[in-house]
Amino acid sequence: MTDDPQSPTGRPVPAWFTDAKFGIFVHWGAYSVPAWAEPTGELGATDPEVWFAHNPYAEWYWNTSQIEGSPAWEHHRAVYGGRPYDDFLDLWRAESFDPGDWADLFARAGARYVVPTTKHHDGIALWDAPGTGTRNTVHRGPRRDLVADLAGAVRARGLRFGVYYSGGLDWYAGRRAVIRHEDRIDDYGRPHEAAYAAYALRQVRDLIDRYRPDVLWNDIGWPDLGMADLPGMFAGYYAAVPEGVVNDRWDGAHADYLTSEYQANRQNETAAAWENCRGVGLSFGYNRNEGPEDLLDTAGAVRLLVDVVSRGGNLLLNVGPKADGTLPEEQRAVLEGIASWMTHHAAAVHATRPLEPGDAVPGGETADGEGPPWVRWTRDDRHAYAFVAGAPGGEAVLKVRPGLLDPATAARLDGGPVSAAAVSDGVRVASPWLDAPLPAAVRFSLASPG
Ligand SMILES: C[C@@H]1N[C@H](CNC(=O)CCc2c[nH]c3ccccc23)[C@@H](O)[C@H](O)[C@@H]1O
Repeated sequence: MTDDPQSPTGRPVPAWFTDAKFGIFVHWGAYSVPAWAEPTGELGATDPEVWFAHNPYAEWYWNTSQIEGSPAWEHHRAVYGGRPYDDFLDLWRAESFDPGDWADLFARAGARYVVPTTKHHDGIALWDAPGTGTRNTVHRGPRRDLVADLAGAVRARGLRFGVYYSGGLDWYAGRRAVIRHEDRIDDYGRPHEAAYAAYALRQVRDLIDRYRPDVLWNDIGWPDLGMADLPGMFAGYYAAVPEGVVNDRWDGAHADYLTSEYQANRQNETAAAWENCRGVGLSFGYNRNEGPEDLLDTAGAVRLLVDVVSRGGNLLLNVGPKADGTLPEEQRAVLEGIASWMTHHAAAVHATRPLEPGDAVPGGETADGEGPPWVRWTRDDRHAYAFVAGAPGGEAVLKVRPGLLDPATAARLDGGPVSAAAVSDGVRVASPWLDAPLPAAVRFSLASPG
């Protein structure tokens, strides 16, 4: 483990990951039955004092519904009579789950990897996990190995498959501690006992042995008494999955790449390899209370993806399936919108890299078309791609370093007309496609490829 934030471990990150640019996160669990939270706001932009009692993360239902007086606590009493949370495991049928349909959509949307929850904070496993007895989806509820089903469908379409595991929090195997804001002093009631550390290690090793996940996406750190196990566990992982990648939420033990979440930990977005994760809405688990105002629309999701990629990161965009296994229509529509956009723009996204500092100037936000056009850049060995949105009248002057672009090769816009002319501080581009909220990519040839 080096202390270089640019390359946290010195191990070169496998090219498949940095070329992938776009992955799909899937938070699906017993919490998808109530599917109830208050859409209060984004992590990192919401008052932490109210976060836990008004948690917008629907996958936190067990915790939020036990905070006396919280709206979730009222809801759980009013609608479910305060019944035990584990009843939701038996109510979770997944009767319409069609992993091939999900994988088709994810592939069309241009995602290159898929990471489903295998055990979230509620401790319920989506496979026949060791130590869980019947508290898993093989023995109860769906009565399926959901991890295997999704892994098979995703890999059949050439996408990589990773696993999310909540190593640091387990409200069942751990201390069953309800977390309130004031509990942050007590490390949020995280379990650190040796028995839990052994339990978690056994489960992650089982995930590696059974599914050879391409990504090990741990969350909330790792139990103190289990930290000594990690170097051996990672060595075993890389031996089993030579191109595997490990995220950074192991309490500093190891990281192939760094992560941010909504607006939280964005300082990590300067690393050589990094990934921003968020939901289509304000929650990872499906939240029936979210309205259109809480969700990214297609243009917002595409601008987020392009902005992240232009800065050298990956976007891990989450969908929260309903308990029956269908994807919420409003979330499906965003992925379908991205899929349609990708038919013209995949080459400007996948396997690209940022321009060198000083090569071009990104443009500001233009949510309503005011101010400068929204501009982001990517490049590959031979081309530079300028993504433009909200350019008034479809015209924009793109500020680029003189000599960067080959003036002899015409600019190109996949699927539409574009004109480009050199001007004193860059290049002026014009196309009817450039004034839309959805970015369009203008392709230029580089004067010096490579
Ligand atoms: C993907 C989501 N992760 C949540 C936990 N989130 C965090 O701990 C955010 C803090 C964070 C962001 N980047 C990091 C890098 C290293 C350590 C912590 C963080 C979960 O609580 C939530 O339910 C969902 O699974």
